Parts: sequence; C-alpha cells; structure tokens
Amino acid sequence: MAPCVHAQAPAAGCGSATQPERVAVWPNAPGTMRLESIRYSPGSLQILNQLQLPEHCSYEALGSVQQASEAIRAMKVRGAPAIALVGCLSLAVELRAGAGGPGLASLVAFVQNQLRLLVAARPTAVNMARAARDLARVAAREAERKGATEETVRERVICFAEDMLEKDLKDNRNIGDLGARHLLEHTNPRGGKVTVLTHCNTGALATAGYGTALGVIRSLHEMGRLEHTFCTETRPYNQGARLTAFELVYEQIPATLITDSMAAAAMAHQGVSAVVVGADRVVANGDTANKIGTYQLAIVAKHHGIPFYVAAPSSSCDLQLETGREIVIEERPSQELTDLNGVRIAAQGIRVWNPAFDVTPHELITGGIITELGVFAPEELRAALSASVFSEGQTLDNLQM
Ligand SMILES: CSC[C@H]1O[C@H](OP(=O)(O)O)[C@H](O)[C@@H]1O
Repeated sequence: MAPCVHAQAPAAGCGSATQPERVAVWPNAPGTMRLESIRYSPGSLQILNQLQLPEHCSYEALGSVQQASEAIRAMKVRGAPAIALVGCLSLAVELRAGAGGPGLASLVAFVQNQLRLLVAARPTAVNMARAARDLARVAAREAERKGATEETVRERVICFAEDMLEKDLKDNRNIGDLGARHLLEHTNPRGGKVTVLTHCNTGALATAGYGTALGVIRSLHEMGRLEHTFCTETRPYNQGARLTAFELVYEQIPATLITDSMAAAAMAHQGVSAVVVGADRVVANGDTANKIGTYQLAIVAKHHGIPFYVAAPSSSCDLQLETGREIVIEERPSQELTDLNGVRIAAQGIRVWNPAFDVTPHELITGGIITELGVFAPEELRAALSASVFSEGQTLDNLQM
C-alpha cells in the first residue's frame, strides 16, 4: 500500500543523555530544534521511553496495539495528545501489516476492538477516546461505501491516523503563538517580558512536538518576551524535573526547577506573571482535569491575582460532559509514590492515595483556555468549539464501536 503523502520520515536519535542529538527543525522557526517523543514512518512506530529520561535516551519499536497499550499504561509514553497519537499509529502499523479481516465486517470489528483496548489504557485524558470514536467511524463508513474493499478500509484508517501527527504539531504551534500573544496583552510584562510558572510536562514529550503549555513558553521565548520559567517537579512521576527541565535545558530556555511545595512562595516572591498548564480533559463548562497538583496551583494563583491559563488542543475538550464531576480520575500504583528510582522512601505499611489527576473548577481558570482556535473564557468554550470542530452524535463514553 502506498504511504499517505504526509508520513513522517524517520528522524535521527536524540544523542547522549545530557547532550541530546539535534533532530528535525520546527517549521517556520529558524534555529530551534525539537525532541521527538514519537518516530513514525509507514509500517514503523518508535517511542522515546520516557521512564528512562533524562539519564538515558532510548527509542523502542511498537509493532502492535497490544504493545502500544502496555507502553501507554506503563507511561513509557504519556501526555494526552501523545497517547492518542501512539495508540492510533500502532493500529496503522498493524493494519499495514495485514492484521484484521478477512472480510469487511471482521476488519471493522477488529479495528473497533483494538481501539477499545487503547481507550482502556488511561481513562482520564479524552484524546484517545475521541480519536477512537473518529477512527471507528472512518472504518465503518468506508466499509459501507459501494465498492469498498479491505484495502480501502485499511488505507482510510491509516491515513486518518497519520494525519493526526501533522495536525497536532500545527495545532500546538497555534496554541503557542495565540497563548503567548494573549498573555502579553493581559498581564503587565515588566520590561516587555513575562515570567511563567508551569506544571508537569506539556511539551514535545507529551505531543507530536512543540507542546501545549510548553508551546506557549516556546513561543514567548522565540518572540524574545520570556523573562523566565518556573517548572514544578510534579511528584510523584516527576514529569517536571525529568521531562520539562530536560526540554527547557535542551533548548536553552531560561528556567528554574522548583518543588511542588515551593509554588506558592514562587508566586509570592519571584515575579510570576502567569501560570500556564496543560489539560487531559476540558469539559463543557470549562472544568479541567490535569496532572495532580494543578488544582492547588489555581487556588494559589487566584490568591495572588495571577492569571491562570489552561492550554489544550480542541481534541482535549469533551463537550459531552457538563462538569468536572463527571471526569474519571485515574489512580496509579502506590509504588510510584513510595519508591524513587526503585528505592523505597516511604515507611512500610503506610497507606497511599495516588490519583494521577485533579479537576480545576472553571472559576479558577482566570486567564482563559488557550486552544488552536483561539483563547476563550470558560463560559465561551462550548459555543466556540461546538460550531467549529465537534461532530455531535455518538458520545465518547459509550463508544458504539
Ligand atoms: C499536553 S499533555 C497534557 C497532560 O498530560 C499529562 O499527564 P500524564 O503525564 O500523566 O500523561 C499532564 O496532565 C499534562 O498536562
């Protein structure tokens, strides 16, 4: 089968642990380079194993949906957009290898079953569920078309999955630029520059590239308007200390790592202009599920009168849920909290609660919700999105796949 026109060429590695090798250059951004969490070419999918960052930079091939589902559940690859991309591209690899069938009906059923497996891996982020609904619809509609063959069904699903890569990168560029401009207009830049505090990892390691909240920081830096970044370590998985710090150092963006417990003091004494975080699921009223610790950052930002922004593509929005109370919050193994690099740090016998996310009420998102379509107040989101990108109908939860 001929590859869809936009398949990515395989890229170089990411070099040594401390000095990662430079890889593809951002479109329209002279001089900056990017890390790649995902490497894809027709029939081949590799992920950067993020459990080993920042010490070791190694790519792992994923040849099946089962392997992708295991890698997502283990958080070798994480980040709402990256999870959806890896899930869908793993299905594309399987289909190109001839999996599924024989016959149109069994091929469509195979696609639906594989997508269910991927959606179940991590339930809070909506991106995989949204992509699964869309891909299942693409497969079913092609199979119903007069003259359809197994080949055409495979090709339609593969092209849809490959399209997602380019779209995510383009969306992140828009999120970065729109968010940077809004932030500069709505805060009081000292000397024309702003200081931003961010949480978890929302950069190239959580997406197809550039990032969402970290994309805003990249755009500010590219405009010469970023004074400084504070990134929180983001216990217990340490996405900030291990991944965001890695990206910021890699691109020589001025930044300081702080513990999660230092965030209030940083907002009180370090001239923070704005807080910008990512999202795993933004619902219709603007309530947002994001990495655990986000909710308290929003409370502290409100106390200090610092604008609090959520940056997320429309693919992270779920208008079929009215409020954040409906969002399923993933709970993760206690070892992620009791152990550090395989060494136990918590007292034996202590009970553990380890929710991977919390929900920030829309009232605390005072800066706005930055999407690729624009920056919206929470109360504007539903109208802004439902007109432009959301095909209503099938709900995400009861995927009739
Ligand atoms: C653009 S990534 C969005 C989101 O995903 C991260 O969660 P995880 O690392 O557990 O997959 C974090 O909540 C980011 O804000």
